[in-house]
Amino acid sequence: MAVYTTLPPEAFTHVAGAYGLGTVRGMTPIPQGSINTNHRLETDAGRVFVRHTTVRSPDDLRFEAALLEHLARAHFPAPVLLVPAGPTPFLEMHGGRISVFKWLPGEEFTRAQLTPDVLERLGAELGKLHRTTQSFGGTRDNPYGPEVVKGWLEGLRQRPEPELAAVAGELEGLLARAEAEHQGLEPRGVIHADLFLDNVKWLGDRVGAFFDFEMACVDAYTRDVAITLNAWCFDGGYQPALCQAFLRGYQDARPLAEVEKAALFGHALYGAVRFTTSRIRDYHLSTLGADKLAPKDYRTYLSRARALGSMGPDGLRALVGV
Ligand SMILES: Nc1ncnc2c1ncn2[C@@H]1O[C@H](COP(=O)(O)OP(=O)(O)OP(=O)(O)O)[C@@H](O)[C@H]1O
Ligand SMILES: N[C@@H](CCO)C(=O)O
Repeated sequence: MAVYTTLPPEAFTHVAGAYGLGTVRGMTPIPQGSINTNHRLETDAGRVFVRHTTVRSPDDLRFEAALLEHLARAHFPAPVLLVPAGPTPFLEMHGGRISVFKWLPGEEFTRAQLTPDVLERLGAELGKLHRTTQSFGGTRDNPYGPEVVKGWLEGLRQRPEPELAAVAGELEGLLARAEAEHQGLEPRGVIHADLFLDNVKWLGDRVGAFFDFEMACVDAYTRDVAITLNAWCFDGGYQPALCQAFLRGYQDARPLAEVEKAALFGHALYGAVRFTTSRIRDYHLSTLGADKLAPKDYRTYLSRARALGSMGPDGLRALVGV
């Protein structure tokens, strides 16, 4: 969520105290995001990002904290998690858990700013992330794997709105097709799993940081490649120059094995179905106003799923040049 939980001013004073940030000088709710309640906090010690989650468990947050520490040690550009006094890297508060991050400098790109050069840099950084986390020992199953998405779709098929029930039926068919494309043993490791335009800060034309690692988990690397390809390289249709630049950059850092190239289609189709479905649940069916949630349209993701369904595995490989 964006602003799901109303936190009183005292909550922020308490957070500032627990993290040694001094006096709170200002607080602004952030309507972007779909899962958590996010705020920007101005303090004596500077600006920080405060996330309140009712969704993530203590184990999830410990995994995220250990991963961010590993990335920091490896000098991979990612958020710096601040740690409060006490035994946990978060605070239990207001029916959920608070995490505090240093404010990240930089800008998020809009779709109009995307060029092959940008995509090549993004791909190279994602390949670097996958290489960097090979030496990370933490583990977490994908919280939004195909079984979970199937459950969501079963629920949506029961909805009273005929349009949603029909879309759910169509997505169930596409998800089954994605699963039938399973290629056997693929290299696995820690993936970001949600690398959209609003989860990367840029400093000029360089990646400043990947952030929002709360969906990071252990899964096939190609799943991350496919999710990122879907997010960045589709604008009314898949853009061949962007797709090819992204794969070129990725493979400069981490070449794909043949089994991964063959698996790309199944992961891309799964990813398109997964995000169409979560957008219906988190945005389309949300009752929050625009001041509390910046909605994202599920239809743009349905278009990706349909485009993939039409082009098939060979079509995708030809399009992205692998
Ligand atoms: N450390 C940070 N510094 C500066 N801005 C941040 C930071 N973390 C997040 N943001 C800003 O807050 C927005 C929402 O954050 P985030 O993406 O983590 O939310 P979320 O609720 O996890 O949602 P989603 O998973 O849907 O992206 C981001 O798009 C970004 O603009
Ligand atoms: N990045 C997701 C939201 C968080 O899962 C989307 O754009 O639909």
